[in-house]
Amino acid sequence: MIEIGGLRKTYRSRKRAVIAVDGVDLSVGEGEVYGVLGQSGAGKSTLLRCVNMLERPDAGTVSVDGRELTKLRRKDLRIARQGIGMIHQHFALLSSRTVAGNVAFALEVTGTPRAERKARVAELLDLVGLGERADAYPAQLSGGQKQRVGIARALAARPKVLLSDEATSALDPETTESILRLLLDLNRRLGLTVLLITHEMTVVKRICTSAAVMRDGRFVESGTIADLLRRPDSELARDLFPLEPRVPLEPGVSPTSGGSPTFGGSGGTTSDSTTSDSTTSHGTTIVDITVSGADADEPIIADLARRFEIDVRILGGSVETLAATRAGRWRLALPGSPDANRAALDYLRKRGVTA
Ligand SMILES: Nc1ncnc2c1ncn2[C@@H]1O[C@H](COP(=O)(O)OP(=O)(O)OP(=O)(O)O)[C@@H](O)[C@H]1O
Repeated sequence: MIEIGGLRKTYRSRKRAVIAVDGVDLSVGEGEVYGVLGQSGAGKSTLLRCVNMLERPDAGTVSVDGRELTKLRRKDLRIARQGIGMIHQHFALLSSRTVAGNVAFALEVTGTPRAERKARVAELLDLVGLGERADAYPAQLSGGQKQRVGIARALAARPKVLLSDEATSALDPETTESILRLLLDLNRRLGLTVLLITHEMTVVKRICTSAAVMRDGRFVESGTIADLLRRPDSELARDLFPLEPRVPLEPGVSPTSGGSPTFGGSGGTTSDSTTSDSTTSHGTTIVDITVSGADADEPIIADLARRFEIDVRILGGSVETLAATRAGRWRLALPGSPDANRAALDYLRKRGVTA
């Protein structure tokens, strides 16, 4: 639904040039909720604004719903933009218009006849749960209600794509949750494709099926949440499921490290030979396992303990419900060296808890 290739955008002033987006490739499938996560200044807003051409990229291509926007003339671009809704951190509502008037504005712009406008506004306000507040002014609304108006307005022209620019950043956690639930609901009911930018991990956790981490204008990692959870070096997986940094458990026992994300210890088969080598034959093998989907609710650890008759200790971890999947991540301690645990480690790998 959204295809971006080699996107670059540099802001130039007389004194200096800032490369805001530095060669981004991105593919968002129909019906996906894709989150771009990054700190302030990473280039997220610029990227998002290039998707609907509010910002003209210097290089690269942007296609939405099969149309290459980068090639369109102004008039065609205006029409193509109607297929792309956008919501904003500070809502961007017209203070002099009522809730209904704000939503109607989007329909006036597209030339929708008055009678049709009225019916559509009512339908949209019902959709976002604001049917009762049609005559209120933005100043009389809570932040969450304002964002609902923003969402209704963004959906007025029945877009297939919704761009969300930090839509929950100005909201408290409870309101954030209700807006995220609404977005997920709209995504499922309308088949809406959502591309959002955020600096909040909660947003990714709650509603994204795929995500990218952006830094200094580039994507440093990207993929489906399920794939990212399986990658050894995924920052996102680490942040979604924080596990304490590894420390030796007891004198003379060093945990193994490195390997795959789902299998941090990976039983001495890791590239981190220093720590692997230092695991004594009487030591302990530390493994991080990550499971997603139906496996997250399977008694994998109990099964491991029974099957190999080992006293598995759980050093940390959790199970979480993410938007697209259930996922669990645990750090386990198995008595004995990685070599002594080879069969158990192979078993875990075969069960797909490793990449
Ligand atoms: N109109 C502009 N003119 C000049 N520089 C800009 C402009 N807009 C953004 N930048 C610069 O481009 C870089 C990326 O900014 P951008 O707003 O895209 O990042 P961001 O990740 O969205 O950050 P934030 O969350 O703070 O908005 C920053 O260094 C910023 O200062």
